[in-house]
Amino acid sequence: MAVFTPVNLDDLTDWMHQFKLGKPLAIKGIASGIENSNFFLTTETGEFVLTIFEQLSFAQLPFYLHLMRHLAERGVLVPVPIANQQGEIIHTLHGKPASIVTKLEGASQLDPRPVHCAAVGAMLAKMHMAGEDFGIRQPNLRGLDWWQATTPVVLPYLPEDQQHLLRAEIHAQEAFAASAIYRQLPHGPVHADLFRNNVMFDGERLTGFFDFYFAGCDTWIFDVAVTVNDWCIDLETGALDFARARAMLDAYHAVRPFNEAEKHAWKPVLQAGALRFWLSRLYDFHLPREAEMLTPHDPTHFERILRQRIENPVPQLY
Ligand SMILES: Nc1ncnc2c1ncn2[C@@H]1O[C@H](COP(=O)(O)OP(=O)(O)O)[C@@H](O)[C@H]1O
Ligand SMILES: N[C@@H](CCOP(=O)(O)O)C(=O)O
Repeated sequence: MAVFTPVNLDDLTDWMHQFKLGKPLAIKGIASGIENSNFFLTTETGEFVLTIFEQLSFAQLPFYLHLMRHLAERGVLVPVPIANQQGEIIHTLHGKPASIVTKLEGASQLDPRPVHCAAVGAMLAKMHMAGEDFGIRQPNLRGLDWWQATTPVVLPYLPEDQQHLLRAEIHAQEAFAASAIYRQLPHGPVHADLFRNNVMFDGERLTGFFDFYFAGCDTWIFDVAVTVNDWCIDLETGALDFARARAMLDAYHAVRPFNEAEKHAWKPVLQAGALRFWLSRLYDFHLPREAEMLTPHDPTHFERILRQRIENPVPQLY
């Protein structure tokens, strides 16, 4: 259960007048979110998702919501934020920031085959290119600075072998971030959390990417690595599934060819993608937020992935 701020139809009767969506007919809380209060909203004109932001402030939201609108206008399949009659897409409900976006059809594909990975790879490349001229800049707030700040916080909770792995990987990533190769990596807005549960499919047809609230500006190849590390692995061991990875990478490359620097950077970036989620899961596991309602994700999953990426060959980018 993850509706922190309840909303019912009575709350919406007057509030919905600011939109041209017709009368609200039904509202139903969505149980699976962990950050926000989400609802499926049916109106006279269609189906939407209403979100009340529990963590993000009014000041932080323009990057995410305007990015979604920018991408949608360029044909990337993402939820479209609905503007009110004043043209605003960030609203206020129960004193908190809120949005209404279009509802994507379908469901998450939690057991993907190469055909699904190819669809995700092609749409991801399209998204990166479409984001190039987006005007708002915000760094990836879960990037190197955050890893450096978080490492000393979690280290005291870890046994020695994990401490050693974490220290070594942070040093490797600091050196990589200072390298000439790193400076040649194309960058721009990235999703940064494009896991299986953040993409909708209707059968084999991808219907959209959603949950942009970890988005920020980073290297595009980092986004590819985060995505491969979730979609193209054996979930038990963390080992890469080369058939799925090949399908995703080839489809991406067909839309936006990888450059030479990205080909050289691929292995350390896959490690970076694993480190980022190992660290956030360690943090949530050992320092859970007050009133956290859900069981934290298992950090050892990303420790396994990180060890796998360090120790084993990775598929070439082309
Ligand atoms: N635009 C959308 N279209 C369809 N379903 C959505 C949409 N946005 C969210 N959902 C549903 O709501 C659930 C929770 O959304 P999510 O953005 O992951 O929440 P949180 O950020 O709180 O983790 C998703 O798993 C999905 O089922
Ligand atoms: N994908 C991250 C956690 C972020 O959760 P989300 O449901 O908002 O995508 C992880 O698996 O650690």
